[in-house]
Amino acid sequence: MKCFPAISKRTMFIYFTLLFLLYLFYALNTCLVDEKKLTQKYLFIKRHISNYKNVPVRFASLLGFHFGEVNKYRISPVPIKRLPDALIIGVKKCGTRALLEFLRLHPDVRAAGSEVHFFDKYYHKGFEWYRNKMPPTLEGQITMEKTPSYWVTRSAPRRVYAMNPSVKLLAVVRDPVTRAISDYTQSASKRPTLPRFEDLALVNSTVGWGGIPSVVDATWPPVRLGIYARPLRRWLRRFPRTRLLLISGERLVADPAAEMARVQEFLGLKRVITEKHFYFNSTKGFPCLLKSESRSTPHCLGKTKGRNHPHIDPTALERLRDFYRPFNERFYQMSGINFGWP
Ligand SMILES: Nc1ncnc2c1ncn2[C@@H]1O[C@H](COP(=O)(O)OS(=O)(=O)O)[C@@H](OP(=O)(O)O)[C@H]1O
Repeated sequence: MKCFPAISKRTMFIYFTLLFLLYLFYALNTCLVDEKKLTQKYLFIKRHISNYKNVPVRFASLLGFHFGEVNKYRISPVPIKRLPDALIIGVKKCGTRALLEFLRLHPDVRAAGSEVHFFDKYYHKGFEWYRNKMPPTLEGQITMEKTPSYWVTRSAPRRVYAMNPSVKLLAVVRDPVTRAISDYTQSASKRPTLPRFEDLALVNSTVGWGGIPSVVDATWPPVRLGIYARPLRRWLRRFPRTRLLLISGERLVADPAAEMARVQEFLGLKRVITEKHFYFNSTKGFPCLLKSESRSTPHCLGKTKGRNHPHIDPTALERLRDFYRPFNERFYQMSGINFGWP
């Protein structure tokens, strides 16, 4: 006597195989979405297979199956906090805030508002702490943060790699002489008694032409930070060149839409940020935003961005340019980009 006269043995076999496969994917998914099991290794595996593991679950949900907890994280449009997919790692005073604020115009980018300083100051707090600092994102959105000091933190490349070797890195660079003046201007705004820039950037040993010392103090942090080749070498020891996008700080001011097109392409984003988002504010002397996520009226970055720089003696500027020239050349060679700094 036949128990299931309408179903052939072959169909039964297919049904059982499908059910078994479904069970297998469900078990895998349940295990992978347990956010409490957050370890470095776990995160690494999760990130690599997350693109594929949802396929059967999505397919099953289309057929009317529901997976409770699994759906909570992966299928329902509930945003969750994730570790960053991309980082703005530097360079201090090169336009990192402008880059982040411009990127925020993109609906597929969510970024931590303030600098998190995880890979330099708070690494001991662990990845769970770091993840909690991130804004919630939907699947497919990019989580970001910017902390310019990562660029020069020796342990940062190793630590970032441990979080995610596929992370995308962005660094804004700018003429190191202007960068040094910008750095000094920031310090002087907090300490009005600070000596003149020329007196700090140049060592008083040999007085050269025009009464200006001829030796640049390469140990003074505002000068030292402009030697971009050294940190770049450290980052490239861990990450392939294709994972690091170098952005010109000058072009970010002169043509923000063009530079943002490069950034969006690098991050695999649709080109949403265009000329339409910017206008040039001649009072400020910088590009500003017509509207943003938080404000619907035209606005510029805050008062601490785009400060007036003090007048610097032209001879001192010439000394600094001579000092940086070989380092810049080295940086152009290593990066494969000629930034054209004077
Ligand atoms: N759109 C726009 N508006 C204002 N400022 C702009 C912009 N684009 C680039 N910049 C330049 O960014 C410089 C500050 O760099 P950072 O944001 O990297 O500074 S920080 O390291 O986060 O303190 C800042 O330096 P200063 O001019 O010395 O203030 C600017 O030159």
